Amino acid sequence: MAKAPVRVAITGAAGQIGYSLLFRIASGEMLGKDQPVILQLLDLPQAQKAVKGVMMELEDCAFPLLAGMVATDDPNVAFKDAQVCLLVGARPRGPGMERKDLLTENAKIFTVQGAAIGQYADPDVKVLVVGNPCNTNAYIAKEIAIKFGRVQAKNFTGMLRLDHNRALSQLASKSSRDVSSLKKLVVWGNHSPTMYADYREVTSNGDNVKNLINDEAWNRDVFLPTVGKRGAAIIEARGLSSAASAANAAIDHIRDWALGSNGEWVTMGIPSDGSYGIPEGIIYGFPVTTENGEYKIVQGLEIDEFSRERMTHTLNELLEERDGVKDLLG
Ligand SMILES: NC(=O)c1ccc[n+]([C@@H]2O[C@H](COP(=O)([O-])OP(=O)(O)OC[C@H]3O[C@@H](n4cnc5c(N)ncnc54)[C@H](O)[C@@H]3O)[C@@H](O)[C@H]2O)c1
Ligand SMILES: O=C(O)C[C@H](O)C(=O)O
Repeated sequence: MAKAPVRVAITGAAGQIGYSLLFRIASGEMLGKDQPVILQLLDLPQAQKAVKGVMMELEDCAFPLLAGMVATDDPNVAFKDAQVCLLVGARPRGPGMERKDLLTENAKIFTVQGAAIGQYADPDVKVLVVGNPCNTNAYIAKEIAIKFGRVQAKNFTGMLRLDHNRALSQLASKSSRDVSSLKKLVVWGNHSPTMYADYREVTSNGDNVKNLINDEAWNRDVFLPTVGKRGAAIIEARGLSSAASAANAAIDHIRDWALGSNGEWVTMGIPSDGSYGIPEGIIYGFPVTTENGEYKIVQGLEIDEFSRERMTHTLNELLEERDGVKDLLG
């Protein structure tokens, strides 16, 4: 018997990430090739015409799994009964800006959307925040949503998967190993240049990749800055922020969360439970494994002095961002 459709809400549906994301979701790349979906598309009133155009193109693909579409400028409609919410809609940064410079402008979006999710989404909803600064926006949405008592903090996540994928690619190239052979990467912390891409545990066909590369200066002076500043490098090259790779990471994140990571580690920005000394509630990149629609933090990793210093640096930035939005949280 055919599965019941899953309701997927996507904000910023008329934007550039939206345009890379929607067609892949409708083709089954996110929730499975046997899983019908209903797309609930939110964008601003002035973008509704463009959303309609995207919907026309979705229709023209005749996707067998596309069981319905809704376009709206009302978050309460967009998030109604949603089982997956991709919060993409927000202003992107331009050249010379840091992601946290967007906080004042974008934060309010996530108070409104957090309230709508808290009241109207499915109680088991999986929320991924992509709009920047995504960790703190996810924190805002979570804090507001849980006040309504229907959804839990664990339902809210931020996107570190693009950083994870970027780091994998850099490591594959440096070690001359296939990207698919690399296991056990972690990107700790904030989706910002302070993030700590940690490959101390990474293996490739049983070999430790850190030992294979054996170049601490490369780690510090090339790898970490390249991964941390990749978003800015793309803005510089394209004149626009990353879109297809961001959409790809969003699909990877939700697919693994919903369908399981088969024991592999993936990085998700999740509300801390206090693990590794990260204060509870902060949305922080952790290594997780996923099974049956739940994620679990990989425990017991050794944190050496260099790692602790990096993890604290990115945490401090998140604490500052949190302090900057406390007035919005009432
Ligand atoms: N976390 C990540 O790894 C990552 C990667 C790439 C981009 N981003 C972020 O994703 C966001 C979107 O990027 P983009 O390139 O698609 O931008 P874009 O400007 O092309 O599209 C944004 C869309 O959001 C809509 N929007 C704005 N406010 C909205 C609201 N309140 N409700 C619903 N829709 C709203 C706009 O009308 C527009 O259609 C940016 O904040 C960008 O920085 C994050
Ligand atoms: O860097 C940006 O502003 C966009 C995005 O967060 C990215 O990492 O590419």
